[in-house]
Amino acid sequence: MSCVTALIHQASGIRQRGPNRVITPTEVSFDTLIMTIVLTPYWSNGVQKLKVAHQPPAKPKHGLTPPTLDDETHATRCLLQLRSKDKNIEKYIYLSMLKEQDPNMFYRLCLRYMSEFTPIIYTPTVGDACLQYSHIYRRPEGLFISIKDKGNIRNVIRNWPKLDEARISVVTDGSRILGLGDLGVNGMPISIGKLSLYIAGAGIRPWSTIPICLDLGTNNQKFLDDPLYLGLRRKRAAGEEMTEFMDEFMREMSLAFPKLLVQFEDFSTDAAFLYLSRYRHQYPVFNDDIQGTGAVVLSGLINAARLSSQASGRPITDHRILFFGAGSAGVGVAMQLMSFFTLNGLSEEEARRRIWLVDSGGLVFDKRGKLAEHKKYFSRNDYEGPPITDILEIIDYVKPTALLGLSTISNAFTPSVIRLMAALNPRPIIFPLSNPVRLSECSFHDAVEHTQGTVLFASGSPFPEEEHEGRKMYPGQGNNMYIFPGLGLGSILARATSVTDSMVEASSLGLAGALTEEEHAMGLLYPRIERIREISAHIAKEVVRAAQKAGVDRSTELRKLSDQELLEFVQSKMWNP
Ligand SMILES: NC(=O)C1=CN([C@@H]2O[C@H](COP(=O)(O)OP(=O)(O)OC[C@H]3O[C@@H](n4cnc5c(N)ncnc54)[C@H](OP(=O)(O)O)[C@@H]3O)[C@@H](O)[C@H]2O)C=CC1
Ligand SMILES: CC(=O)C(=O)O
Ligand SMILES: [Mg+2]
Repeated sequence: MSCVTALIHQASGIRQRGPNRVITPTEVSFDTLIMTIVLTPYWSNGVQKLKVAHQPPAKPKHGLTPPTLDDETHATRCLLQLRSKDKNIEKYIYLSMLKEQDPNMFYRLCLRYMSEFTPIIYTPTVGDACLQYSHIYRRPEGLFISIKDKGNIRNVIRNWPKLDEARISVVTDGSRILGLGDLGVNGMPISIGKLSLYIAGAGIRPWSTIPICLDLGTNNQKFLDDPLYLGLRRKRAAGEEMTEFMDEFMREMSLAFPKLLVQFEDFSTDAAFLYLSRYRHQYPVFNDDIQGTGAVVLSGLINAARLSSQASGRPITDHRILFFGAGSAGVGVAMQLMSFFTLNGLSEEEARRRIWLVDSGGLVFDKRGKLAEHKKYFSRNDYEGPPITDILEIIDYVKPTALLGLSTISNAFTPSVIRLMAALNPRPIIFPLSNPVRLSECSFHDAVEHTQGTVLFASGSPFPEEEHEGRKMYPGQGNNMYIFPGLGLGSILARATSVTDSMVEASSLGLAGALTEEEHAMGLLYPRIERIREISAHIAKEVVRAAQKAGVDRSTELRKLSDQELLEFVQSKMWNP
């Protein structure tokens, strides 16, 4: 069992008997359950039809379009229409309609203007779309499966129109959407947004994607009280009830879609660790918040450590990493770092000593008292003092070289915090990674200003560039959107039976190594997002190789290809608008 796998099992709090543990789903009586099909392809009132294929409509007959409508001018027209909207949520709605009516145009523009489009279709605007989903909802776009479907999930899933085509599903239960908390069924835009990035970023065929929102209820009282709320009006199912539901869901998904990869997204921390650990050896599945975030942050840290070592001479394995936030993302990143450190020569204990966690109770240490399962492994046993909750005191005690924010606490990295990091390090690494942008632990502007331009910076949501003493400085976007398209594409092409830790690590190292000379010269930590296709192809190739090494690939014919041939094969499989 690899280091990360062992940590995930431990964090989930369930005791595994071995990697191929058989899950026995609890039998559910059909009779006792109310069968509710939340979404069917053809609605009974005949008004709304689910359009899944995203395939281009047949060319309209002569006379049914204006005489001089040509593609290029129309692209400009669409862009101008988009830019004419004042509010980002209006831009989101416009693009959502464009995607439905003219998917080729949507994806063509998306690829061409990636850095303009991602903040709209993804974080931060997708956060607003989720908050307002029940109000801005216009048409079905994905699969809703509710706790009331327990016992009948097979039939709901089989309503999906393109069973044979399905390759990737992003599944959320809406319980922790970005840093916005429990949004219930309003979490659907997250699955939709991530899949749009799969299509744009990795060339997954649009009709091979299934956005899914599991409606297990919500504990968000504001939504429960909202007459327009689209989900079930009940408190969240948890514990055994949820696990029975999840077992049935995963089993039926694998039966209905034999070639499907599942990406778990934005489950609350306990559920995230539990279900990743429970299914990862049984089905091709990964958790984006734990593993995708782990991979993307490791990649940024590798490049940041390389730049900081020019000033400090410190190798990456000597860094001291302070995590502000110890949830699924924080601990996911800590696990990935831990694994990287051990592969690079540190003993397990030495690697663990490089990591400090802070949660809402302050520094996480053994003597503090009862800790959640997922925090125990990284809890410090070498701190004997009283609890420390003040971040400045914690930094003063730990003396970190890198400060990572995954806390959802807006502006937690105050000017004093940033200045202290700069006083401790010639090139402080400061990554405020919480999403959406208004929950970021600090802005790029503050980080540059209070470190006198020495900061090595990456954030979860995008910030504009800054100028410091005549020098242009570029913020990195440490977001799993750099990882999941390539990781997913590689897993699909390899037809991997599971997503191994080595595949996730390959995606991280693939990304770290993808910077061009020009990007190195600009001091970037991540490649420019406009190169996402090129990067995803490179990552996918590395992921296929890792799947082959781990022996989980079913497309064994790809083993014969040289690296160049494999890269060309990956590129040839990418859908182009
Ligand atoms: N950039 C990226 O690619 C990604 C970013 N994220 C972002 O990371 C954030 C966290 O996600 P996730 O880990 O799943 O969420 P969780 O809610 O599981 O974790 C939040 C963590 O922050 C801690 N925290 C809360 N308040 C404070 C405080 N005042 N001081 C210190 N710590 C505090 C919590 O403590 P406690 O445990 O005590 O409750 C918890 O450990 C979200 O904003 C999410 O959008 C997530 C995935 C990817
Ligand atoms: C980026 C992401 O997955 C999150 O913020 O949850
Ligand atoms: Mg997420």
